[in-house]
Order: sequence, then structure tokens, then C-alpha cells
Amino acid sequence: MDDCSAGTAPASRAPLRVAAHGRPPWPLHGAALSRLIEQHAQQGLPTHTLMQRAGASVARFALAIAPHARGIWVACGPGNNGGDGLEAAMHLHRAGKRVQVGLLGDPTRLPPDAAASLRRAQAAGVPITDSASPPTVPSCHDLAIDALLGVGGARAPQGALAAAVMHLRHWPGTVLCVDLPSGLHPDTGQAFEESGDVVRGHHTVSLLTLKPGLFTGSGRDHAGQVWFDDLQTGLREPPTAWLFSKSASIEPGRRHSQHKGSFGDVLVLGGAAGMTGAALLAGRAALVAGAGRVFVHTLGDPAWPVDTMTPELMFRDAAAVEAMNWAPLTLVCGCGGGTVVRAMLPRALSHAGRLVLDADALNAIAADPMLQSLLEGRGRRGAATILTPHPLEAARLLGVEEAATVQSDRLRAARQLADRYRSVVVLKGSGSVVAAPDTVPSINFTGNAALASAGTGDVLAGWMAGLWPQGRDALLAAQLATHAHGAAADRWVASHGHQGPLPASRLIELLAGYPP
Ligand SMILES: NC(=O)C1=CN([C@@H]2O[C@H](COP(=O)(O)OP(=O)(O)OC[C@H]3O[C@@H](n4cnc5c(N)ncnc54)[C@H](O)[C@@H]3O)[C@@H](O)[C@H]2O)[C@@H](O)CC1
Ligand SMILES: Nc1ncnc2c1ncn2[C@@H]1O[C@H](COP(=O)(O)OP(=O)(O)O)[C@@H](O)[C@H]1O
Ligand SMILES: [K+]
Repeated sequence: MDDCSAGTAPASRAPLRVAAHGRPPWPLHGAALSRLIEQHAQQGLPTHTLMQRAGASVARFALAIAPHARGIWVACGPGNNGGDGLEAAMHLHRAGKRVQVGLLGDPTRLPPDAAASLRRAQAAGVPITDSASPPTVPSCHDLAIDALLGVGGARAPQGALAAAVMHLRHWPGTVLCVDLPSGLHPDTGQAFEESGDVVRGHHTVSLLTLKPGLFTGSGRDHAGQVWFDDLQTGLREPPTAWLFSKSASIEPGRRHSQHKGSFGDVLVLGGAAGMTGAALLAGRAALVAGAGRVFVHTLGDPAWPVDTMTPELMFRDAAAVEAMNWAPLTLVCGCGGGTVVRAMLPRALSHAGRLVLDADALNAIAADPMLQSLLEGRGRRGAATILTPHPLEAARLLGVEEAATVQSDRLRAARQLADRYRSVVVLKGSGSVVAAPDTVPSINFTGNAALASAGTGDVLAGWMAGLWPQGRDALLAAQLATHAHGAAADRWVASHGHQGPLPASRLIELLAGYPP
């Protein structure tokens, strides 16, 4: 279903399905910008227009996703998100559904738009209580609409609101969230407090703007499929971030006249004793990404001589690597590098043309101010670097204690790293954030928990290094690689029907286009 439609829908345009393919990136707006946009939009319209459009859109969408729902419980909060719910309830009631509203907020203190929707719902005869519980024991055919909190959510739900969130979490049928899953921070994709409950929706209709929190951190677990309705405002404000979506035109394809020298040489430095596999995974991934030649120097003793599974890889010992000119190369540094990788870093940071730094290389830099200043200096000289930290590595690079600090605002952490080290940064995890200095960051929307498997990060680093020299700048290489990496995992889940771990070697095959 690309655009939703329903037979008995009230008049409004259908929300768009938010997908990671086939269109330009989607603009994302945080809570503050969304409010500003709402204010601007209200100025040009008669009072209450936006809420009427929002409620009509939600009702229409509800009828499309749950046409056979018998009962519909609409849990409404104390603000305008609740107003959207009341407005939707009125339409669903008129469409002949058995609707029950639980209004959790003082009806005399609703904001004006929500108060207007309450009057309209009352006038239409919608049953409204102040109960946080659904009226009857719900069945799996019933639909619940979460209109408790939207962009005004400011703290973890408590009391009656928390009770309603629990009912929504245990709802046996479909759950549709209005604007945001209640309890989710619109900007960060986290609960307001570690222990704070968040609704888990099957669908979320994001209104007026798309919020970044729907797509990163734990947002994806709570939002389900996201749909977007701009409420016919067509507003174009500069975004907080982009949701990366790949359109076909980004990939130029290979010209007949090209040869292996056109596609760049990659050198992988990693694979210390006991971790050779990490360097091999990165090397293999660089090969299937299309690098012209891939050299591998494993840091264990003795260095690895050949990979019989991938004889295309060219192994180089310490003396050979020392003699190579690193300036035209794309270096991947890290990938099971242990502590020995540190010795390679001063030269890599000073002389590598393009540099992808992962895992142990990042840990070494985080622990060494001299390496940090080399990395910063590299950025100031305009030399291109991509850092691919997971949240704990990012925390170390930022000098903070815990990964949780990074996770509490992934967009901010990625931006801080990019600005500090003048590098492109891929902050990995659900909804990987790709940031570059002085640039609006993007969130990657492909991938799933099947990637939570040892070695998939090495594959990402190698794949990125393989893509990069093929006529792309660092930022686009990072975005495309992260997108393809996640999309391969999505194909795997689609063909296996579950999110069991995706072995890193299999991931490389999927990236290469072997059958899912
Ligand atoms: N005004 C309008 O015409 C429009 C409003 N819209 C809707 O309005 C929403 C924003 O409305 P609001 O700004 O009123 O904000 P919300 O409805 O998201 O909630 C704000 C209210 O909840 C309270 N609150 C926040 N966290 C709470 C907690 N943990 N426990 C108890 N109370 C809590 C706040 O103090 C405030 O009263 C959007 O998300 C969207 O759904 C959109 O439909 C666009 C049009
Ligand atoms: N739950 C998830 N959803 C989406 N992507 C994930 C998830 N878990 C892990 N990944 C991705 O898998 C890769 C894991 O990388 P990393 O943590 O460095 O692992 P390793 O060091 O074992 O290779 C990253 O690209 C990360 O974004
Ligand atoms: K909500």
C-alpha cells in the first residue's frame, strides 16, 4: 500500500508511506522547528483547520489499516495531540464504528483547538470517558489510537497517562500512533527517562513534519511503519536532519571504457592475532563493493599469507606496506586491529589519501591526545576521513563515560564528533546517523537487528572503503554504504521471515547481489 485509501474516508489527502528507497531524502524537523512550522501554517488558515485536517487524515488512515475493526479505543491526552484524537474519533463514529474515547486531561483546560475538537466530538455523540482503560476487554480485531502525547511530550508519562500507555502496550489488536508514539522524545528517539514507558505502534502517522526521533535510537521499535501527512501545507523549512532515501540516479553504474585502475586501491590494516577474520571481512567487502585492487596487511604474527576463500585479496607484509605510497590509497584502519594498530596510525593520519577509521583505531585515538590532534589536523588540511564508531566508541571519542550519553541524543553526538574531528561520522546502531562538518546530518533508515552480529561493522567499513574511490565524496560514500548495508539485512529478514543474526560473510554475499 503506497498511499493509503479507504472507501468511507473523510475528505483529505492520504498519508505517504515513508520508505528508504526511490525518492529524494525526506526532511526531518525536531520539536522546536515543528512548532514553528505549525505557527507559520496556522497564520495562513482559518482557526482549527490543521487539527480538522489532522483528525480527518488519522480517521481515514485508521479505516484503511483496520477496515474490519469492531471497536476503536481512542486514548486522548491533555494537549492538541488529544485534539487530533478527538477529531479522528468523531469521523470514525460517523463512519459507523463503535468508538470509545478516553480523555485523560481536564476538559476545561484543553488548548483551544483541542477544546474545539472536544465540542465537535460531543456534538456528534462520541462516547467519552475519563478512564485510562479501554471500556471492554479488547479483542485482536480492535483498533487502538494513541493520541496521548505528541511533540508536546515533555516528560515520562505518569499516573493515568502511564496507565493508558500500558493498556496500549498490551493491546491485542492494531495500534496506530498519532504524530508520535506517546512517551517517545521527538528529537532523540528515546524514552524521556530510562524507565519511562513508550507506546509501541504498528503504524505512526506523523503530521505536518516528520520527526527525527521516529527513525533513530529506539524510535523504530516504537513507531512501526511511519506515514507522513503534511496537512496540505507544503511548507519547506530547512530541516533538522534528513532521512536518507536512495533514488536510482545516485548510482552512476560502470562505463564500458573503465578498467580496474578506475576504481581505486584499498589497503586494509587490521586483523591482529586472533582477529584475522575482521580484516578479511573488510577486505572481501571492499572487493565486492568494486574496489579495483584490495591489499590486506594483517597485524598478527606471522602476517596472513593468503585467503583461499578470496584469492583476489593481495596480502602484504610489514616491509611491503612500509614501502607503499599511501597517498593514492583508501585505507581501512581498525577491524580487529587490537592494540597493535596504534603503531600504524601516525602515518595513516598523516599520509593516507582517504581513511576509514573503525573499532580499535578509534579506541586508540580516543586514548591518545597526540593521535587526536593528528586527526583534527588532517581535517583542517581537508584530507578526507570517515569515522565509523558504535555508540561506545563514540562515547570514548567524545570523552564521555557511557554509551548511554551518546544514545540519549544520537544526532547531537554525531554532529559533535564530525565538528570536532572535521570528519564524516557514521554513528552506528538502529538509525545510523551520518554527519559531516557544517552539514545537516542524515539518518539511515535501512537495517535491522539481524545486523547485531559479530563482524558486520567490519563489513561496513570495507564496503564503504570500496565504494568511496569510485567517484564519490566521503559523505555520499558513507551514506550509500550505510544504506546498502542495511538494505541487504532487510532483504535477508524479508526472505527469512525473522531477525535471527545475519552472519557477516553472508552479509557480504547479499551486498554482492547473491540470492537472498
Ligand atoms: N494545534 C494544531 O492545530 C495542531 C496540532 N497538532 C497536534 O498537536 C500536537 C502537539 O500538541 P501540544 O503542543 O498541545 O502537545 P501534546 O498534545 O503533545 O501534549 C502537551 C500536553 O501534555 C502535557 N504533558 C507533556 N508530557 C506530559 C506527561 N508526561 N504527563 C502529563 N502531561 C504531559 C503538557 O504539559 C501539555 O499540556 C502534535 O503532536 C500534533 O499531534 C497537529 O495536528 C497539527 C495541528
Ligand atoms: N539493531 C540494529 N539495527 C540496525 N543496525 C544495527 C543494529 N545492530 C547493529 N547494527 C549495525 O551492525 C553493524 C555493527 O557494527 P559493530 O558494532 O562495529 O560490530 P562489529 O564490531 O562486530 O563488526 C553496524 O553497522 C550497526 O549499525
Ligand atoms: K501520540
